[in-house]
Amino acid sequence: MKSLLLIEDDPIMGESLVQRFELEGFTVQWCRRLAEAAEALPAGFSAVISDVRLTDGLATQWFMELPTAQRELPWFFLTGYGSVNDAVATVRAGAREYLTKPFDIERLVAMVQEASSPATTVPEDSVLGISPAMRHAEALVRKVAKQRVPVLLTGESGVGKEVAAQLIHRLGERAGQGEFIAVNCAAVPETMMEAEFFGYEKNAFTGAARMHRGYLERADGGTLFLDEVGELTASMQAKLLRALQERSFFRLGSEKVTRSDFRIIAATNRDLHADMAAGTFREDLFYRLAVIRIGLPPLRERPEDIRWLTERMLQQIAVEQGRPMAMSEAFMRDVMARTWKGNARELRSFLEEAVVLSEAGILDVPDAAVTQRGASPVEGTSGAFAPLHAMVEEAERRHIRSALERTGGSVIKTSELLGISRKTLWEKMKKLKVDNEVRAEGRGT
Ligand SMILES: Nc1ncnc2c1ncn2[C@@H]1O[C@H](COP(=O)(O)OP(=O)(O)OP(=O)(O)O)[C@@H](O)[C@H]1O
Repeated sequence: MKSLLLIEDDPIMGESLVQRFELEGFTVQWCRRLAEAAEALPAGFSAVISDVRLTDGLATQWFMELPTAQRELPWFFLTGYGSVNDAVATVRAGAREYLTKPFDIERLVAMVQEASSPATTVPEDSVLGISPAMRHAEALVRKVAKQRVPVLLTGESGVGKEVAAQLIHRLGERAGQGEFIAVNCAAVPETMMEAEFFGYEKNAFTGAARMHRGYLERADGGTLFLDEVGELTASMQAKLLRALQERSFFRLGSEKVTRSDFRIIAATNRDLHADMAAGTFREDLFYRLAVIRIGLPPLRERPEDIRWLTERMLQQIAVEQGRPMAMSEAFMRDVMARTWKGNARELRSFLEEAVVLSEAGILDVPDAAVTQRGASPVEGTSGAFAPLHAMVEEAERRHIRSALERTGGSVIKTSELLGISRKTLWEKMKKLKVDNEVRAEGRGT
């Protein structure tokens, strides 16, 4: 969704620009004063249109004092008092355009549209990626979603196989009926595989205190996603094959057959052909699972996806954390210059980390640099990770700050809220450089 920040104190001009840009598919936030705009800016916008003379100051002057990240957004200035000098200076400082009133609205719309759209025209509903390889994979996913055929997704760890499986589930006719049950076959202990897959009756074995429905049963009416399917034991492969053929199985300790009707999607980062040749993966199970095979290439083979994925993930992270986030073009350039050996997963955790460490709601290069502190020199710039202690300290700092806010700056109440002694709280505040701002205002105890 494209978003526009409009800074304009003239009600007629403001109203008409809001209406026009909403018609163009923008969500528009309209501020009448610079002070209001300063509060709104960190939320992140695709573009900014600003009048120059506002009741509380000159927008061009204010703009030049903004942090680089905020100046890197496409800014368009409108003024009735056009001065060439002003225009040149503002554009030099990073503004996109400077228009003198009366201006051609169609030209403004075209420029703002162009500036706030990604370089490539991306289908609005892309989920997996915009590179040719991912578009092809996504087209296939959308095609097979409507049919009940089993799908095998292949690709390196972290490329987005589970995201693709969820998309198939969502688009399939069964969506909304049954659940999406994801099983990481590598994470189920061998001794518990049967019990976890098929479920068990109370007292079926020592420790079976109550009846338990297994994965296959819980997927009834929905989708069973078997991740790392190559890690199933030989015995489990045989039992799963039977259950898939008969669409039924027995809970452990039961003689009553249980029926379950689910769609099966499997995923692997292994070469199952090699496993079959080595005799560790059953061919009959392979052909049952891999009626349709969809391969997802690693991120290094589709650099076109990095910008798109970064924007998408940042939006998702902002929603999850309830924190509006924006990023500067410099930050994006930094992200795009890295090689993501761990694929989309590594990119996602890098962004999560950068968001946690960012103070201002904007990811700028210094934030990224913080995350590089722990990077192993051997790893180079790829996949930089902050050391754990830095993350823990940051989390502690934030938590203490919010507890102080909640208690109005009372150290006693804050220490109680946090379940630590006053002394510990003081020591931590000192070490973590947490100022008791609320207390400093004289409200604390
Ligand atoms: N197209 C995408 N859009 C948004 N996030 C994505 C996308 N693809 C992958 N991710 C994110 O990257 C991470 C890894 O994705 P996913 O779990 O789907 O990978 P995978 O191939 O199943 O990995 P593994 O083989 O290790 O299980 C997840 O956090 C996921 O949300």
